[in-house]
Amino acid sequence: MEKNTFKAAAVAGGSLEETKLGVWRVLTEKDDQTSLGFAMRWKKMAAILPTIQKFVADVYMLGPGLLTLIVLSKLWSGVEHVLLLHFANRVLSIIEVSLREGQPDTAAIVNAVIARFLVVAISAAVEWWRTQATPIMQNRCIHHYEDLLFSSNLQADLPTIHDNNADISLSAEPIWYHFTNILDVAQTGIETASLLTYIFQIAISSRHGPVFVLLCLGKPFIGFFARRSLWDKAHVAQATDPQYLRLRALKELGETKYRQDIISMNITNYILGEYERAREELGDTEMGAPWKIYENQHSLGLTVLTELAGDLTMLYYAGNAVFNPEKFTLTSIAMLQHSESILQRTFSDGVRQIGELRRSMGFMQRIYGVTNIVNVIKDGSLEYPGMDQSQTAGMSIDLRNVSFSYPGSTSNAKALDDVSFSIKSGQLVVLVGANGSGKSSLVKLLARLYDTSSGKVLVNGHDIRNYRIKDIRGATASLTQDHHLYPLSFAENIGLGNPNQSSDVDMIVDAARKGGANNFVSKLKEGFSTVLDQKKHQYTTHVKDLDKKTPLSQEADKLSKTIDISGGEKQRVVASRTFMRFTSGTVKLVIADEGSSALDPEGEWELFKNLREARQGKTMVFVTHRFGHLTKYADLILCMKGGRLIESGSHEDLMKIPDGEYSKLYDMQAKAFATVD
Ligand SMILES: Nc1ncnc2c1ncn2[C@@H]1O[C@H](COP(=O)(O)OP(=O)(O)OP(=O)(O)O)[C@@H](O)[C@H]1O
Repeated sequence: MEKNTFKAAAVAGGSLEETKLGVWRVLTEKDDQTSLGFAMRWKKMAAILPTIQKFVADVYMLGPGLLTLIVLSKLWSGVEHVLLLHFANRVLSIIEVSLREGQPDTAAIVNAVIARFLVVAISAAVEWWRTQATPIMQNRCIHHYEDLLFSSNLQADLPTIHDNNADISLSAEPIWYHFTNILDVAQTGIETASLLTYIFQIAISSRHGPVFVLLCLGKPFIGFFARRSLWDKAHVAQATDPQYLRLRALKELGETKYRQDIISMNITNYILGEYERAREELGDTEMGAPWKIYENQHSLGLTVLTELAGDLTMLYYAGNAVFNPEKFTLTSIAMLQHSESILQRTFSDGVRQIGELRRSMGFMQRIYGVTNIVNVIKDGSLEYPGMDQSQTAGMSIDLRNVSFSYPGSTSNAKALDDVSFSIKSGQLVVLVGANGSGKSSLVKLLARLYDTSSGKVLVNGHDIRNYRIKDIRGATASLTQDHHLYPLSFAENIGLGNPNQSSDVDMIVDAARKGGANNFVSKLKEGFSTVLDQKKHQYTTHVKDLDKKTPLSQEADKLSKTIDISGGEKQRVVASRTFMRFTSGTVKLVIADEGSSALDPEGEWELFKNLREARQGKTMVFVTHRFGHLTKYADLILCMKGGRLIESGSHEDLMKIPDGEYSKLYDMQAKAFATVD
């Protein structure tokens, strides 16, 4: 049980406060600006009013008529309760008087009942209109913000995406919920004000005065101050309980991707045993959401006090019944009680909604923050290739004292350390070196996926940062093991190498032939039109209960089939995309970074041959560990170690260096094929 207790302790030099909530460790700032009392909260809320205004204006533009309807319906809901109460009050009062005097005022009763029916009918109609308008507005709203986020996301460069604060993966799905929070707060505000006015008016007219109104507010007020919400503070929650983490990790081993390992290593019983042990160790430690655990931690005394406060008015009625019985009519008691319970509920709703409103405001700020995101990599203005450079078919590259560390890297070592070399236009360069020596980092700088930390990359004599990014990207074709297949058809997967010709079937088939994908793709039932990864858009219900042979279960069976292709086949499609890219006519630099690592020897040989044939003066940079059959074509070999360029030259030059790194790597590969005596 000890693990469940709430403990606050100072950490990080006393500026942070750590709280243990079940399996969670929650960190908050000690003098958290976000939780500094009312004044500060309202000040903060006021500061983001312009964002709310913009948000409301943007949503309004998506459907002025529909939104007006929704807002009016909310306003109506704000006064609906008071109108209903008022007419109910009138009906009851007339009935009471009639009963007392034995003379029913039929006309007055009918009028009051009709008026109340009218309000109920209008409310139902308003509600109906709102349920019709809301899904349309919700859809438009989600689409609008999804489109904005998608476009910002797609335009973000790698360093921006890796910046933890960039929030790039935000989803617009909850946007409508956050928008309606604003309307709900407005509705609840109007409702509370109108209810208070109404209660005040009945209380005064029945000679009870403001004391009664204050008693009505007792419970909501205590509830408001006793309320605990983790959302009121900026916080970081981390699951730190080792048994919980182990339980989650072991559970993850149940995923299909681990199945082959688990079967072949026969470790099912081990995992189950460990799982059980972790579960036992965890005992009753709470694993739910930290905010829920936090919320539930109110004291018994306060809970009882809040509930008792709800009964203060009952005391008032009882006291008056004894000492001032003439003060009440049955109708006034019924109405006061009814209005009071509605008021308490509305007030509690309002308190919860104000808490939610803060989250909603935060969400809006995040949405607009993402749409205003500024890329780390700045665009240049120089055209590439410029008028003076268009004659050269390949890109010339100079690296001058380039050092590079990945943004946010936790390593002390640089990925590249003071690297300088020159590549002439049209040269074929092979980049070699052990794992982690900096080869991939280097080619990423050539494609300007990142900027150097210091030093310069010159392209045709100019700093790469001065060129227009779209020109540099258009001039580069890269084939790396990091490239993926897209959840689109094979034709599009290849065609996107040159988006302008992405529907040219002949070009696509030719590129697939050169990349080595044509053979296996054309054997598929739907050939190049086969779409990858469609399974996630389908689902079945109750089909598993049916006999396996029914047409519906057979159809469902077909749905669950996915296109599974091998690692080598995937690389062939990615390579075909690169060949398609050549058809754009703008490519001047080809980068192949281990893009053939999964290919069979024949496939790799074919790929390199086809790439060399497609070269036509383009500069080519190959990164590979299996460089034996490439180095004889290389104009330049660059050998990296620990982020530094340690050797460069031709194969012959490098082989002559005594104890050289390149000759060592080369000999190791050669020896692997030598016959053992
Ligand atoms: N995205 C990244 N963020 C932080 N560090 C990275 C990142 N990618 C690579 N590194 C680090 O940069 C260094 C150089 O890595 P790089 O991928 O360039 O080596 P490599 O020579 O291509 O290795 P390999 O032969 O294994 O592909 C390594 O220490 C690596 O851990």
